[in-house]
Amino acid sequence: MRIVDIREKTVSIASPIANAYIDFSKMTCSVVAVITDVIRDGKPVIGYGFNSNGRYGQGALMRDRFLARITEADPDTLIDHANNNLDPFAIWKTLMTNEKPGGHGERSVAVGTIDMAVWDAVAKIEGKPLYRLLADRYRNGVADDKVWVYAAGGYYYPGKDQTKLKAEMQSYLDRGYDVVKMKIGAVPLDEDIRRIEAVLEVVGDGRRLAVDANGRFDLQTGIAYAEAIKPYNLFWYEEVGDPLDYALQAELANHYELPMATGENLFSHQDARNLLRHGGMRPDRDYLQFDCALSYGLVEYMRTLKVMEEMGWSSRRVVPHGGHQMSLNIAAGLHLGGNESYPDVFQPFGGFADGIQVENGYVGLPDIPGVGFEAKSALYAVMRELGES
Ligand SMILES: O=C([O-])CC(=O)C(=O)O
Ligand SMILES: [Mg+2]
Repeated sequence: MRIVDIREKTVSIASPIANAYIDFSKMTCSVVAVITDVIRDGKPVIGYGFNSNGRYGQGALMRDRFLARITEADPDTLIDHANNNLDPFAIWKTLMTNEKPGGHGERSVAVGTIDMAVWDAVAKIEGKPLYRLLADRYRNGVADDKVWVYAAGGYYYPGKDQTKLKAEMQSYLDRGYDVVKMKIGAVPLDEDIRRIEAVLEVVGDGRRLAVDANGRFDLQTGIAYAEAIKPYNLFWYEEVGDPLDYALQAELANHYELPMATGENLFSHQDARNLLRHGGMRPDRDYLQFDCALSYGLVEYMRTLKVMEEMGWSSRRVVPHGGHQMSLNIAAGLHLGGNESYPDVFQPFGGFADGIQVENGYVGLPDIPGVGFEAKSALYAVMRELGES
């Protein structure tokens, strides 16, 4: 059993939307295909992966160094002999050969994307949905059969007024979501408050609305927003300041008792540990949003979950960023608290399997081997073009 080829391509996920920090007018995403010599249903098993939105495609790093480390390795060193499968941990170690610690940059995105494809292949070789494989191997066979998801959107874009914002949020409720998220921080506070109040007219209760500042605020602005939104009792107040400014995050906790969320831009278990050590995050109410596809993949995610456990955090406090099926599998298989969902943006990468409806804020997973990409036809079309050409 061996990996015979790894392919990557960069695809555009450009759109006119913007958050408080970036617009997505030039956003790209890497797609990876790990082609094996294992035959299932008469065809070679191919694992697929892609990187989460917000970081650009990582083809250059993959081509320059990561892919060759796998294709040039002795195939036997990449095998999990006990399970007669590929070994994602050995593959990860090989990918990270001659990489210094720290300064994670965006190599974590390149590795996370390849790692997703490896796990997809592993689950396909084992003939199980990935969440089932994860539960069987790491959670005594107990998987969640549905995952809580919230609808992320509420972006800024040209010509978007409150009527359109409200219609967008109403459409998420109509599609079965219970909690929605909107962007803040790209316009003055009073204007954001009017936007928030408009959305509250649709969702009814602040507990059904999360807001995301995308790391835009300094401490003073973060506190000003905290004071202003407190009366609405929102679901969470996300990524207020710079993702690596743990002191800012810790100080905010002195001004805002309600739930906060952060972590989507922390790309390693060491960075996650620093947040938990120094960021004043509260395990009884706050949320962590680490995204495996940006942060060295599931092999590293397991280390992050271990750090959390050691520091007194339940895995249920993690609701990953990214709205992709990989995190949905991790959520169901490793008992996270839920997952983000992008019902409309970042297509075809956002959203889950075709034909599986969100009901009362929960979504099920398709019962097919792997991550489930084959059950999302628009996404699978992009992947197939790479893997089967
Ligand atoms: O707008 C983005 O970069 C995405 C984001 O923060 C989120 O989904 O929480
Ligand atoms: Mg965010």
